Amino acid sequence: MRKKIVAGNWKMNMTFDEGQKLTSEIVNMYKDEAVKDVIAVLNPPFPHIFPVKKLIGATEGIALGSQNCSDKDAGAYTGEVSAKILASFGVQYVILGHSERREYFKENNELLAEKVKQALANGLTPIFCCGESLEIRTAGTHEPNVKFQLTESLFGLSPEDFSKVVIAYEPIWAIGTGKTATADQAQEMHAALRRHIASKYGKEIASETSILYGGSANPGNAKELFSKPDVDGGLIGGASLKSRDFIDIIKSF
Ligand SMILES: O=C[C@H](O)COP(=O)(O)O
Repeated sequence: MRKKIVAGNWKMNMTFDEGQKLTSEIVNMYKDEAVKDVIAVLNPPFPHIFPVKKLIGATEGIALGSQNCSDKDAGAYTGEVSAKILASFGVQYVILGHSERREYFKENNELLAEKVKQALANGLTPIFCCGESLEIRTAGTHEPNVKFQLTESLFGLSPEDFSKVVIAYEPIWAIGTGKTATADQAQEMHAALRRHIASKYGKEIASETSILYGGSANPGNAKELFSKPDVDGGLIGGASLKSRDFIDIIKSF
């Protein structure tokens, strides 16, 4: 049975106090409201990693993630943070290939393949993002476009390594725009990605791969999105900054 995951991507938001308050509220609600069978992953900016980890403590079902890691192992790379350092602070997941990293920081499929390798070599679970622009969606070439991102960055992995990766499908036109993909559009792409994974790694690994949806997901649309057979959770931006909304999304399963 593949895992259900709802990951909150705080992006470049939250001061220290705000992050502490948000985390405490999420941890308390998750426990008090007896959330079960859905892993919540908090992905704060780097300085929050250690204090957020302390607040999560040993809470079963809540994990810590980061929003990026270096493609390098260690050394003189000013400003970079390696997967090894993150793992040593208790980080379990890392978001890689987010469209904002691809667009603003010029991360390409080749670089992302290296980051994925670093994450896996250090025991982190990559949440590998893929998704098409509005232009590509309008041209109708979204399916081959998104499959290509997986092929280029992930299909060099051994079956054993690939089976540790989580995929997040995030149509760029739906991120932060309030314009969610319909549940049917999400299902169509998730099913296509699962078939693509099966063509490389076989049906068993494909059926065990968690594929999350991201892009203006909120408590009002999560239930319909999560009701689709190939949607295994969400990568949540804006709505993950409000504890009530984030927990309500988790409880939409
Ligand atoms: O990583 C999260 C996605 O970019 C979605 O962001 P959003 O929920 O604010 O649209």
